[in-house]
Amino acid sequence: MRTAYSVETVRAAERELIARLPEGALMQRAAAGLAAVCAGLLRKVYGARVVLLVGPGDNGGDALYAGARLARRGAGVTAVAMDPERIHGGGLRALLAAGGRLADGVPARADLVLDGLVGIGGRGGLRPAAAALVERIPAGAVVVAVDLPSGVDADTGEVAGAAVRADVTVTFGAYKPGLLIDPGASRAGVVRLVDIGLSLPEPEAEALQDAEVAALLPVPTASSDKYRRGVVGVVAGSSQYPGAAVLAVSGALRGGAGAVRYVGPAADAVLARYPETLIGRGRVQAWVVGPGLGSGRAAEVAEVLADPVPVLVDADGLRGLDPEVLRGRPAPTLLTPHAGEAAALLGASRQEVEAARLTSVRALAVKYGAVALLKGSTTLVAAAGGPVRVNPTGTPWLATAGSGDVLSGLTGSLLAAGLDALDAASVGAYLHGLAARRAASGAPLLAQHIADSLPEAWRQHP
Ligand SMILES: NC(=O)C1=CN([C@@H]2O[C@H](COP(=O)(O)OP(=O)(O)OC[C@H]3O[C@@H](n4cnc5c(N)ncnc54)[C@H](O)[C@@H]3O)[C@@H](O)[C@H]2O)[C@@H](O)CC1
Ligand SMILES: Nc1ncnc2c1ncn2[C@@H]1O[C@H](COP(=O)(O)OP(=O)(O)O)[C@@H](O)[C@H]1O
Ligand SMILES: [K+]
Repeated sequence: MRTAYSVETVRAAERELIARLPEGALMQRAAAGLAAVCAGLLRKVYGARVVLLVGPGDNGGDALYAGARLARRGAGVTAVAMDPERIHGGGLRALLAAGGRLADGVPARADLVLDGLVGIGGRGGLRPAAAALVERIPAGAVVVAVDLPSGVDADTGEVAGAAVRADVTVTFGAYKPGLLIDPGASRAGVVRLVDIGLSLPEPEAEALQDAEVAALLPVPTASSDKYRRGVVGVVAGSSQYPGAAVLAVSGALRGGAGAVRYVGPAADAVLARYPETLIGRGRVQAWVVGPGLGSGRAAEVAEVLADPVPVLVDADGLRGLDPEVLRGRPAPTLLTPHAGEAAALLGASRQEVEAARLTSVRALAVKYGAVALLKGSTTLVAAAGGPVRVNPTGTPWLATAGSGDVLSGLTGSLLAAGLDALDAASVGAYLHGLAARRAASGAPLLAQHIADSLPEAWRQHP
């Protein structure tokens, strides 16, 4: 599991460690790790042109000490301070003693730029003095962010105004949620973790890795039959949107349930494409309700919610949901909104949800007593309490009509196969993202091709 910790948690762990170590030892660990990554990126350190953008706090200190290490190995290192009056004294002395220099402006050329403007002490968008330095980063230089890209909120991934766009981020002690969640994640490039010896409690966010997904996938055994593997019911589609029913069923058939039951007005379209589908009501181990329902179908949604089995509610099924009804359900509910639907569920604007995705997904889980999966460029999954799951797979090509229908069918199928709602949602998003990458591979994607690529994504995890 890749885990991420809030600033508060990291600071507490740092305080505990600092108390036990000689002064400055932690910063030296950070700087040594940072310099080693930079040296690897440069290949030849001797003669390389390195520029340090140095802020007024310890993040700038890290950059200066790492710069000193590179200067000792023959790099030409130039530091530019955001505020020359407030520069890390020890770091600056180390750099100058190693042959580096302090300049007034950003040099026009550089092989590597170290962004040490702000780290976990950053608040809000970059101030003008910092933003002005970021604007002058020479084109063609490899940009390495120290701890996190300056301008990205460490706890939430929010970016207010200017922010550094790094090729590599070298982060210390622990991943911060902002490195896993967009828009911050897309500013971080490749993230490298340097161990500085922190002991950490429960994380605020986590991302499943391949091996964990593999262990969660439902696999039939000798004693399995189609009912024991689980039946998933799909209530989807309308005369206006029959395709949503077909796509939801396409995902459900590939999610590990033993059978898929379809209920709704698009049975002919579903059967024409998937003759494997059972038609009409009957016992199921989980329901998916909502894709392509259109309006005026609240009674069917209510009927599904009254069945005491896990229910995934998506798309039109999310309209006008009553938190009290969901909280009163004896079985788990999983909500899978995109930002617009989440906004309606929370009584907020779409912009507010997009700007604060972590807070929004947590708020949904708490308000509705459900597991919430917030779709988007990084899909997040939250249960009330516990770390938020961040989905590490996917591609922007997923932003295509019908891809969410495939996800809801797939995830409902995993629910029916016996995964709990948090795992079903995280594994569903993971496989969906992998399948989409395979299906797209650099070209526009049809939602049905995500479903077609699901078996391959699944096989990647034997
Ligand atoms: N505490 C520790 O033991 C360690 C800290 N380390 C480094 O220290 C960093 C944290 O250092 P600090 O607490 O000094 O904080 P930072 O260096 O991250 O930032 C604080 C400074 O930046 C300014 N600032 C805040 N928001 C700004 C904005 N939006 N625009 C421009 N300037 C802004 C503040 O006025 C303050 O002077 C970590 O990110 C990491 O790089 C590492 O050396 C590892 C050990
Ligand atoms: N920019 C993006 N990058 C990656 N994935 C995205 C992006 N935009 C949307 N997605 C994904 O695409 C899917 C879209 O689902 P949804 O909005 O429900 O579409 P639809 O209702 O047309 O099926 C979700 O899985 C979502 O996470
Ligand atoms: K930084």
